[in-house]
Amino acid sequence: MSKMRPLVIGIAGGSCSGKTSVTHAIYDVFREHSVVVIEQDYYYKNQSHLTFEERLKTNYDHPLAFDNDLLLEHLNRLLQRKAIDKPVYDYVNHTRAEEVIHVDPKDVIILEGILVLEDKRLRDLMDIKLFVDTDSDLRIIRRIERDIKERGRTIDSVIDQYLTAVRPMHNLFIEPTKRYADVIIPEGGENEVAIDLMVTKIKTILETMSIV
Ligand SMILES: Nc1ncnc2c1ncn2[C@@H]1O[C@H](COP(=O)(O)OP(=O)(O)O)[C@@H](O)[C@H]1O
Ligand SMILES: O=c1ccn([C@@H]2O[C@H](COP(=O)(O)O)[C@@H](O)[C@H]2O)c(=O)[nH]1
Repeated sequence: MSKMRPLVIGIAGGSCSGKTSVTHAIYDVFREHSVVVIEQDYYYKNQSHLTFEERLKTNYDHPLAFDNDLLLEHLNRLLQRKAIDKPVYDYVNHTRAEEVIHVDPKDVIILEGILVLEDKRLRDLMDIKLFVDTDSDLRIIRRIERDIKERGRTIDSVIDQYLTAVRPMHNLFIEPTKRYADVIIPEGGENEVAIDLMVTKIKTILETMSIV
């Protein structure tokens, strides 16, 4: 492991745009070279003091839903080559899980999440900023499938949340952060050309850091 400052890559984009798919595609190439993924979702505020019904009223697409102070503290620790205990988020119960994941410092940090480009403090830590750009009709179709299969939701609750929070917050807070991106990746994980270009760029940076 190098003693240089780790490389920080931020990957933003709307819900179900393909952020996780792009993250995994990049992670798979660099896993041999020490890379860690930090999901902004895992830093949703702890809501264990609220009832389940109260948690359903939270706007999960607003910047204030996230504990970015803790996220920043953890990123700064990783940048100082110190380990962190990363929280885990339980989407079914809408709160932080009991367990944490111990994460050792790595040469490359990938930070992914809907609003990672919204907070200037996070942006300022990033060496490369990406925005995954996928049409909203595709994103809602993916979200309906995913939230019903994986997050214990009904079709009515997914549609209601989409119309009252996901869509308006996307337009207000997520879409405008596209302007901060160095690269906009259309269609996410299926965009092999964009991912190859990013991989080449990251390799070049790591070479200059004498990591690969
Ligand atoms: N190009 C694609 N075509 C079809 N389904 C996709 C595609 N990319 C992602 N998905 C699906 O959409 C859902 C969200 O993708 P994901 O990469 O997790 O997006 P995000 O992290 O932005 O929410 C997942 O169920 C994934 O399998
Ligand atoms: O308790 C929760 C926490 C989050 N959400 C929704 O998750 C998405 C962000 O995750 P993606 O993987 O980027 O889709 C966000 O739009 C929240 O609405 C939730 O429903 N419940």
